[in-house]
Amino acid sequence: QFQMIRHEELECLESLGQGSFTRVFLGRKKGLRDGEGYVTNVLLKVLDSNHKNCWESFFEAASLMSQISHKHLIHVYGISVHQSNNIMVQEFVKFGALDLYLKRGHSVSVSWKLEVAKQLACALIFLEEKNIVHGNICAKNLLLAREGDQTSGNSPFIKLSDPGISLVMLGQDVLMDRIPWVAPEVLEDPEHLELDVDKWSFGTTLWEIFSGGKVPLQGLDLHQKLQFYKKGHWLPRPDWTELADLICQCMNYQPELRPSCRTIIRQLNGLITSDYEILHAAGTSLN
Ligand SMILES: N#Cc1ccc(Nc2nc(N)cc(-n3cnc(CCO)c3)n2)cc1
Repeated sequence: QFQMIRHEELECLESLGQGSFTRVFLGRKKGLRDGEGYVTNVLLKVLDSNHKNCWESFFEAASLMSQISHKHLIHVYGISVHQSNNIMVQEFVKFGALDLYLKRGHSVSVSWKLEVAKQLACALIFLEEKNIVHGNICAKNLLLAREGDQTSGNSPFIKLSDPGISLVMLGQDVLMDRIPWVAPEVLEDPEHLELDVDKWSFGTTLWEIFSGGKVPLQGLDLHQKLQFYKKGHWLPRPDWTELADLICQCMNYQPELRPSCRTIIRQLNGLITSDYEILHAAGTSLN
């Protein structure tokens, strides 16, 4: 279900970061297109050699993303297995991970943030319709293909990355470290993932987008993170009431009470036309 890529076609360049049990590198992929040789930039996701036991899960994630295609899902070219290297080759997305983009202090408008949230919700609707649980929705896994800017007014464009190693394989410590992105019920039973887990993570990602890339619960150790869930706590509410309400609805400790993706889209559209957005839009164009 996906292409096997020969290691001779790949060139690994600088490291761009890391995920759970993986490292990501900028790479080049040589190929032939109607007889013409060409080279493209690619993203190489390499499974850590000390987690080789996760290779099935690693490639399952690659396989999932290569079997479905959607404009807001990352494109996976294929995999390359050579000596002890397990590599997923995916499209290189120009502006990288959204969490870093927001941390770098790019001042983005409220409508920019809402557009990104809407695109993520569209990707979730697509996955929900295929009854596919992603399991790792977060700003770090949202890649910015187009910046969009105030002047030309064209909007940003994001692509959701693959989920990586499945939650089942990650072990309790990694799951606890993923608080507050991982839904509370996952810590109880990581084997039975329902679609609702992605709605919880959507709420956390919404919080990230509107908090300028701040890391939620930064500085808390695993025990304190676990207590956060045990006590049914919520993240600090943004001052925009309707947004805060949507985040809290998504981050409902009772999975069945979380809104459907369609309801999420409807509420996002409501935010777009709300006075807060208009006021803020006016604010940015005034200064
Ligand atoms: N400066 C800079 C810069 C860095 C990276 C990219 N591009 C890109 N494309 C992808 N497909 C995936 C990622 N990526 C980055 N971190 C992760 C780990 C979390 O998934 C994945 N980055 C573009 C510009």
